[in-house]
Amino acid sequence: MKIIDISRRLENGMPVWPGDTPFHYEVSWTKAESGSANVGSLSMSTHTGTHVDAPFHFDDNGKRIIELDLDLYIGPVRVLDMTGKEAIGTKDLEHLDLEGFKRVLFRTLSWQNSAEFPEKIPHLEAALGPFLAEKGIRLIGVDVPSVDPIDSKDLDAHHSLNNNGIHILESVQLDEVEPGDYELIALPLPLAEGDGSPVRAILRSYQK
Ligand SMILES: N[C@@H](CC(=O)c1ccccc1NC=O)C(=O)O
Ligand SMILES: [Zn+2]
Ligand SMILES: [Zn+2]
Repeated sequence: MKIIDISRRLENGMPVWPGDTPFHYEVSWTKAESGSANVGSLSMSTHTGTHVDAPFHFDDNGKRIIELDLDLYIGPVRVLDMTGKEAIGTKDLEHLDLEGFKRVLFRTLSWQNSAEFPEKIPHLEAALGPFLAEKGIRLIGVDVPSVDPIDSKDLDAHHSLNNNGIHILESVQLDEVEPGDYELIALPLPLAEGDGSPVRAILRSYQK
């Protein structure tokens, strides 16, 4: 089976959410110093690169990363073409067949320059929460840093999805991915208190 890596590369200098902690990796204890091994250390926001949100990100009483059901982050996924849209709403989905799928990824291809943080992104309309839940969807993924507009403070789409039992995967990289059906694997780290977690997200294709 073919593996497509849909994770964004984590490296120093990479773009992060405006005002958020920069990504930093360094060898903090060199082989020369320790006498045996290079040992690195890492500092980053939990929302940098390809990551999942825990409900605690936008709800003080919401679940933490460790409490998320791993089952949702592994399994069949349908990648949907959403190119050219400023916002994604029920009108963009009502003609689509999602039968049998618990997971969907929206491929907007709107984040063109991955060296810079996007100023404007297509967002999800809050009506998608109940609509997608009705169709049996439990996980949605987007190829942009948020399901809400960058300048949103009320995070309507995050709340609507969460209130309808739908989990959120953000900043996947879908440039090389054809719309269609795959197996998704995107497991969060076992962060006991996390509000979000980086993931290594891959698609496995059923075709050769
Ligand atoms: N919703 C975005 C992140 C987000 O909202 C955010 C990330 C870092 C610092 C501030 C943020 N929101 C501020 O209004 C996300 O889930 O990744
Ligand atoms: Zn996030
Ligand atoms: Zn989010």
